Amino acid sequence: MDFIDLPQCMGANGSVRLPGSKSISNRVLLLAALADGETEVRDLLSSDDTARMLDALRTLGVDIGEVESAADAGMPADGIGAGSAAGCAGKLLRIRGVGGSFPVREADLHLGNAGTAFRPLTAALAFAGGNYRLSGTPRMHERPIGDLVDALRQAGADIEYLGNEGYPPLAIRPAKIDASRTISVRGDVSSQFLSGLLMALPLAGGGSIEVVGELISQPYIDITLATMRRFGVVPHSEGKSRFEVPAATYRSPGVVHVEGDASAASYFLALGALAGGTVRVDGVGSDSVQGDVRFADALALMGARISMGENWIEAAPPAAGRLRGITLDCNHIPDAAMTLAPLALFADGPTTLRNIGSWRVKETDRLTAMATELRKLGAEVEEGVDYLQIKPVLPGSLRPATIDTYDDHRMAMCFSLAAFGAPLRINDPGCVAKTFPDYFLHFAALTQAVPVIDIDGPSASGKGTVAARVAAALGWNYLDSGALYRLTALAAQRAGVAWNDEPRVAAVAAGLDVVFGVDSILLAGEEVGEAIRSEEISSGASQVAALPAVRTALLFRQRAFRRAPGLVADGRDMASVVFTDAVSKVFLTASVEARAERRYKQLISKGIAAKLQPLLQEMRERDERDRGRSVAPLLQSADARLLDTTELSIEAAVAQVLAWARPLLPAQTCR
Ligand SMILES: Nc1ncnc2c1ncn2[C@@H]1O[C@H](COP(=O)(O)OP(=O)(O)O)[C@@H](O)[C@H]1O
Ligand SMILES: Nc1ccn([C@H]2C[C@H](O)[C@@H](COP(=O)(O)OP(=O)(O)O)O2)c(=O)n1
Repeated sequence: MDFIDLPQCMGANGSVRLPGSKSISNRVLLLAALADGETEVRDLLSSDDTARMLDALRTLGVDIGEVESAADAGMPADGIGAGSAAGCAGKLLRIRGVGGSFPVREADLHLGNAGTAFRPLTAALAFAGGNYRLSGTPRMHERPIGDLVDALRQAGADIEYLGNEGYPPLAIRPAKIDASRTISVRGDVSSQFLSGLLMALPLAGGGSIEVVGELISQPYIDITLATMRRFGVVPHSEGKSRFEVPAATYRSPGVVHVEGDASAASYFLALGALAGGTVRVDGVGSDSVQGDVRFADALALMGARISMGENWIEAAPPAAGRLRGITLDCNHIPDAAMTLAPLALFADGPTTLRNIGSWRVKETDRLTAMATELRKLGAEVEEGVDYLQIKPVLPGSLRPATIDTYDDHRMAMCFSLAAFGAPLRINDPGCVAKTFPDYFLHFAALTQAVPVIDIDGPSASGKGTVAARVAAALGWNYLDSGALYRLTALAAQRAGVAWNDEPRVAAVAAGLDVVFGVDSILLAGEEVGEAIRSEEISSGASQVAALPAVRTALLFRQRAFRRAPGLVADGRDMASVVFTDAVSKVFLTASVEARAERRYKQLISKGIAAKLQPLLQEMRERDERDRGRSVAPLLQSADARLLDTTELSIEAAVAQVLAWARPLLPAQTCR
């Protein structure tokens, strides 16, 4: 399983240019493909969802060419929505429209998990006069489409379910539309059904649509209507319950700009509200056609400071105190509302997100997924049929956790915000490619991670002593990573597992039940601070540390120590593997004779019997093993500074480490 480890974050600042809106991108692609004339589409989102739509349109015989990047083209153009003028440097395509009907009359279309491709294509192909099969991922086959198929069948469509009744995959056969009938469509499951019908009807001879039940996600209908208008077709609507769609052929407007993705903006605005500085998004603003820009109102309700121009939005934290917990009907911002859930962890009271039943039929059952993963962090969450209530956590009490993302891009992006409370591991972060392939790069660029000082070096060079004192001087946390290898060796011994049995030792490492106290280490509830320091366990630790699976199993456990305001970490591979982005890296060493003598004195002072010569011999062997192993060998990193303590006192070594680090530390982390 791929993963990304996010350090705990302390601040956020800066600006980001948003990728093109997914909803607008796929609507524009479909209408440009169906229109008369050639359309140049600028700033199109490059993502899995748009790739699925493009593949399908090409399969249907549409001629689509990729041109140079939009940033280089430099031509003025009208846009759909406010982001147009900003020109987010996205993809530029030239689409030769088919003038009403697709030339390919027989095709198998694989649409992945892209609802924004599946639903409108089902509607557009229902009266296209061909034989088509539409399928997707297993999850797509669990997402209901019965209401759309029912509506299309009322108008005369011939559509068959190839799997379960009411769900993809589908077979579509040639059919003539009965334009005299009013088509009824449910509005309360997915607005994409209505959007699909609206876009398909002009080409099928026009008609009337009646919406049954409350129309959810209305703003997405506004995007559909705006896109249709841009391509020359203007449906007439009475409120949001009845639409008259004329018979017409779409006409290319020449050039179309896709505005930035307002749902993607929500993560960055939440960053600003939580931990700014100020965070600015470019590409959406007050002129946007996307309903999710109203996420900014929800942030304002929580006390964040919001400013907005036609084409940009900025968010900063409340002038004083924490964000406020809120109760909100989220019908108007179904996608962006997800972002409020992790944010609610950091509010001053409970937050209730209402009217979010549609979350259950998205990329995953987002209501259950969100509740399950928030609970892993230690949050108290109440999951209702169509609401979530999230209680805030006390500052510093969020638990580091491994978050599953359910092949849902928004789960991955939402949970990045929880890194403000604790270090996190996010599984399958690549799922963000659905709408925002570079998300985590932007996240890292905008956020400030809790700083780390790495101290690596051989046994008895003084790492532990120096690291603990540096941590105390700064008021930071301290990680003795060697203790985790020692604990693994001890726990394996107690479980009767041989130190060279890699899979079983790795399982022991993954399941270590350990609690680090100020002056204590509890393994399965028993104090083992002394036991892990014995020479036998030292030797065992060095053996288990050479096993790659054990190192992998202990990686996130070590990273979970990176908590505010900072961390001093000692070990062998802090600089090269565990905390490669440390603000300061030190390689501490001393001659092997000096180190053996220190260890000898240390043991004697604790009343443990020891002999110098065997200790020296054992230390040489251990150095050799630690240096010679294939994974994370004991080496000075190229970017680490060497500190030889053979002739240095402990105090002088501590002073030197602090003198190197202090100028590099963020001001608020120093004392
Ligand atoms: N610069 C130093 N000079 C003399 N003794 C030292 C120095 N640094 C550490 N020691 C002593 O050496 C022993 C081993 O140090 P420790 O911090 O446990 O090393 P490590 O963590 O590198 O194995 C301790 O008793 C410690 O007090
Ligand atoms: N980050 C680390 C820390 C320790 N190890 C190995 C190296 C040693 O053989 C054992 C025990 O480490 P520890 O730092 O406690 O040992 P010393 O006190 O330096 O003798 O674990 C490692 O491989 N990687």
